[in-house]
Amino acid sequence: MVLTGARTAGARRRPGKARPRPDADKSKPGLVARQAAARLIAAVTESRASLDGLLDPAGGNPAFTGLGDQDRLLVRAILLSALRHLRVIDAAIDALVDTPLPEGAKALRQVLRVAAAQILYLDVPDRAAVDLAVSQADADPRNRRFSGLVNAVLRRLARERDTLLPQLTAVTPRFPDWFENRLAGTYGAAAAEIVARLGEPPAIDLTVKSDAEGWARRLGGIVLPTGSVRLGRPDGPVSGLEGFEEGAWWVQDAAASLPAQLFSRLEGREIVDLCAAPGGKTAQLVLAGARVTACDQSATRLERLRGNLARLGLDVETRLGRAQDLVAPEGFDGVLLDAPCSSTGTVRRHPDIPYTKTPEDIARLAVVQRALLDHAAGLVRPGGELVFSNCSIDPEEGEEMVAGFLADHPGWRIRPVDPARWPGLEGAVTDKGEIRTHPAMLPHADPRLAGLDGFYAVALVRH
Ligand SMILES: C[S@@+](CC[C@H](N)C(=O)[O-])C[C@H]1O[C@@H](n2cnc3c(N)ncnc32)[C@H](O)[C@@H]1O
Repeated sequence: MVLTGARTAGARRRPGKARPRPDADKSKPGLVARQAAARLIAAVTESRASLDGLLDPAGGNPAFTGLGDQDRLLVRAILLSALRHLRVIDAAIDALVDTPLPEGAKALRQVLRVAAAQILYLDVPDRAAVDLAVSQADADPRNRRFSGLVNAVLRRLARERDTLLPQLTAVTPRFPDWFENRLAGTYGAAAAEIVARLGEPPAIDLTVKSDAEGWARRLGGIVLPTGSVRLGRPDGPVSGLEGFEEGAWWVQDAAASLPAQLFSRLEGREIVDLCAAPGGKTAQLVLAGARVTACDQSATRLERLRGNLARLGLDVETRLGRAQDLVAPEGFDGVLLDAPCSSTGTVRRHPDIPYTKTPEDIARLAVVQRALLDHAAGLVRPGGELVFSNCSIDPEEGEEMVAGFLADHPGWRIRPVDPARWPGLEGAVTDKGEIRTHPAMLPHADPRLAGLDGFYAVALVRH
């Protein structure tokens, strides 16, 4: 296919149209939301800001927190689509301009990305997406001279979408090269499917207090081998679903429910959850009858944990502070260390991660995890157990880090998981008996019901 496109120079303004006054455009419905989306994509891709932080209702970016509810939903949808498909979107933009966009025209690229995400992936009328992008360009002195180009490129994108999109999707890598190369190096032949699944939005999994079959029937879901109830992708917030108010269940990816299940016994035991917030695993431990101390270094996140446990009607003692500062001369029967990590296993719901994290971050976090694991081992009573986990898909933060720990602590060993424990997830148990999940696991005929977060978990005991 030959792609000829709009020019970066020349196609500046639509003939016969007076340049709109920037102020007049500010009041155009939907414009402020698109401007916010462009600013936030810039924050992710140019400043490596995390999407979770930017969209945090309490301390997030004012461009987002200042919006009304409807606009927030729209901006979130634009950002998730734009980041899930950023390389295809950029390839489409680049294919439709005759001359490459100027290197410094970053603000222009963000305007085009926001509109292209709507045209290619969202249920927004093409005309609205194009018109708002032109207004957005006109309202920004850096982009005003390119408003004709914006108009021409986006109209053409809308016209040629049905041929262009499949062609570009087939030949364009999904994620940044560093991320895909690491997955290929680790997972070999399975990497292509993992990449494909990581690019799709995940199902919503619930951990239920009891009666998984009953809740699956009531909510229209399926029961997974982990005991979780999987709902596909329900419309609207989960807080509107039956059982939320009464605290019958909580949202937790099926993979995230595995670490707490690795303790051999919880009833009546004293367990410390060292990196506990927002409390999904704490809730499992309490529900199983353990006396749990939940620690976290973040006051706001610990407050969220308290709120979550209160909704569930579960009792927990909380302690604000760094795990490595926790001193407990008498020790605990069990320690859960769900350590801070690169979160690369959660790209399905956090598509910013491949753009905000680097291989250096992974190496740095592995060092942090090792220090936390060394300290956690000292908190375990003789005969007790230590579960280490995180939501990284990278062995440097999992298998390799734990191998280093075991080499330096000859008194410790892995208590292997029985591969038959979760039928359908046999492939998630490594040769050494650790848990390693990734999004190509738990396939399902309906892709909305398939997959798992990438997770690592291991149960460690003293000889
Ligand atoms: C992956 S999240 C934990 C998720 C949690 N276990 C759950 O299941 O809901 C990691 C948590 O560790 C906390 N954290 C990070 N470094 C820490 C440290 N050195 N000491 C204590 N908490 C820490 C973060 O504030 C964050 O809440």
